[in-house]
Amino acid sequence: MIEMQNLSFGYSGGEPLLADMSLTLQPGSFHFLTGPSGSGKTTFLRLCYAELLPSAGRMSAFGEDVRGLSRDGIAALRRRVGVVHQDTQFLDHLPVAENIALPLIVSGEPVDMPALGDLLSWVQMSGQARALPPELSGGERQRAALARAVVMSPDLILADEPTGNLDWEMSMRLLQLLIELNRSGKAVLIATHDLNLIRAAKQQVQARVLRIAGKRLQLAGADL
Ligand SMILES: Nc1ncnc2c1ncn2[C@@H]1O[C@H](COP(=O)(O)OP(=O)(O)OP(=O)(O)O)[C@@H](O)[C@H]1O
Repeated sequence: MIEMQNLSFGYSGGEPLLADMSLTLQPGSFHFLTGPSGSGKTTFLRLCYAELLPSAGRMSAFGEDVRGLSRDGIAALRRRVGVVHQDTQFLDHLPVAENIALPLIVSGEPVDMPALGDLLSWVQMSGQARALPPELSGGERQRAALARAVVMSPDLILADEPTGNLDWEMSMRLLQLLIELNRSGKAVLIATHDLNLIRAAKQQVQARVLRIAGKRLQLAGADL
């Protein structure tokens, strides 16, 4: 679904931050992305959903070269990729349920209320449907962010340090939701520093671990 060939990227035409990366993300795959702070993990994710375009090399998403995509093409791509950001922003004056439904509303699609109810229940947020985002705990925010990322039924879920500020129990709950999504056929890519999270996931799914080191993408060893 995502294919990179010798991809390089540098901000504002400067020195490449990421260089000569090649990777194929298959449907239904599960990947972690690790690397030191500032190595380019968030940047890599932004390339995956075409918020940034490669400075050199090729990248295709769902069979289309991202450089040739029109605005509509980019919008169609983004519909197939759900993103959980490091610091998820919500519209604070809108209740949680509306925030989760926002991608549907913005793209003019009907909101199926029973399906939205099921999604809230899946992330164990039914009781907070009418709450405002500032009233949520960190774990609730991240579960709402995940619900919003999957409300359009994407094929690929990208999560940027989704458990960064969460305690272990809450991290495991979030991981479980991501594993369930993967088991339902979706590809998942999680950027994280947390090796314990990776170890926990590897007990349940076949996850590959990618690492950004010295600007390059490497496949990390099996023993974490
Ligand atoms: N919009 C931008 N313009 C210029 N430089 C940027 C921009 N965004 C990020 N950078 C720089 O690119 C480098 C990589 O940033 P990025 O956020 O991708 O790293 P990261 O591996 O996700 O870091 P962390 O683990 O700390 O979140 C950093 O040096 C950062 O300052």
